Amino acid sequence: MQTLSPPTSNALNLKQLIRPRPRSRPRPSVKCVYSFEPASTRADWQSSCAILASNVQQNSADNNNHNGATADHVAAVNGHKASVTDLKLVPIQNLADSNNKPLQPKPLTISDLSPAPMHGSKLRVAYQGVPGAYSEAAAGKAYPNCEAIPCDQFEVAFQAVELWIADRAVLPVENSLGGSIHRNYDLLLRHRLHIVGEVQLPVHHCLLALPGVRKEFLTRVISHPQALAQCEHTLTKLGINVAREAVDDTAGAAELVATNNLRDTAAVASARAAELYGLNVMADGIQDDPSNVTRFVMLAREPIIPRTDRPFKTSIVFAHDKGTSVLFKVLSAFAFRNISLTKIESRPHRNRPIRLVDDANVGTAKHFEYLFYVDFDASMAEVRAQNALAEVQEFTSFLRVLGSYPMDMTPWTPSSPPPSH
Ligand SMILES: O=C(O)C(=O)C[C@]1(C(=O)O)C=C[C@@H](O)C=C1
Repeated sequence: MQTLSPPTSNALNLKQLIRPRPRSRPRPSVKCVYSFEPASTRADWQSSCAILASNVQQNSADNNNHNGATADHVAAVNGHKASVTDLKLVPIQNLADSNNKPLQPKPLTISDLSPAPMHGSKLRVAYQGVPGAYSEAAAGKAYPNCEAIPCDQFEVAFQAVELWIADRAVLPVENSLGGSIHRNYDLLLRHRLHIVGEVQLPVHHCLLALPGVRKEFLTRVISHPQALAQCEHTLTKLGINVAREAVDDTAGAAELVATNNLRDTAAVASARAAELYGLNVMADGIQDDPSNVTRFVMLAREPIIPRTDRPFKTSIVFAHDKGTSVLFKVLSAFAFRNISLTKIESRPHRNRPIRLVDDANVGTAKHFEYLFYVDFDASMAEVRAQNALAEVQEFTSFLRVLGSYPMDMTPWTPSSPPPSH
């Protein structure tokens, strides 16, 4: 059995985030940060965005004051059941200058509200994987000319944004063949980032191996589990009935084959990965469907202000004490307003996974509890969407808006025609 040496990747990992790398430019300091205390039960998401933006106190001019406080410590109001008038601003950290004299918050300037990065000209975008991964291409599609920052796990990409190491993260949530990337649904809830956009990337897989390697030499194919799932039938049709092994990302698989000089292993990855790691393309377009697409979400520390002048999508997550029994009622809030749902996903409710219902005569029913993630085809700037959410709130014990953002309306590329039915 051959021992594989890990690829010499520069991807960010969790250890580095605990003690972040030295930064080329210091992060902006914050004079005073606030948390929101929701007091009522009526949500007003749109106004909350405005309040959230207007309370981000940051002073990029004073870079000498490094006490670790940053504007993203402002608690995200999105998801709390609160109206703007009921929000109490509570100073959670009053900072002092070197003589211990309290510093007053500075008034907001227009640059505080600008989406431009604070540290240089390029937006820094975290993605999971190594160069050549589809996620890197998605980051480039979402933010052309960005500096893409490789991270070794999805969790690290979330934290890179939260810790201001990156400005945005671009992460996959679903693929047209492989389905949902559940880990990212769970992380969306655990973290406080906002969805500010989406990109749909056509995914065109290749079978890569070292130059000179033939099909008959192969004893295994390695890749990201989603990529292996997307090529399963084609690999079998090509007569490649060898072991499949999952690794962290497609380009990482290509790097592994190259670094370890593996002549018995092929990787499923992009043509760009073949170029980057010096591999040969043994087969091209091996995804089981030519229109294979992965949908990625763009994540930021602050939400964007929703608009109505172009197609918007809104993503929410909710739960109910009575579980699935109210699902129909919740969804009817959208149906009655002619709002189409574009996606629904359920995940285990990790805080309360089981609900017991005792029946003295027959025993105890053990119901699994779920969180429901729903994407719908409307902007939170639309009254019908606000009314729908107000109604959803009546039926749910927990509701959070993950983001209201422009839909990816990129024209379909002729190289990958839509499937004909
Ligand atoms: O491994 C990569 O290249 C990725 O970007 C990850 C990923 C995924 O997580 O689904 C992204 C797109 C493809 O669907 C296959 C893999």
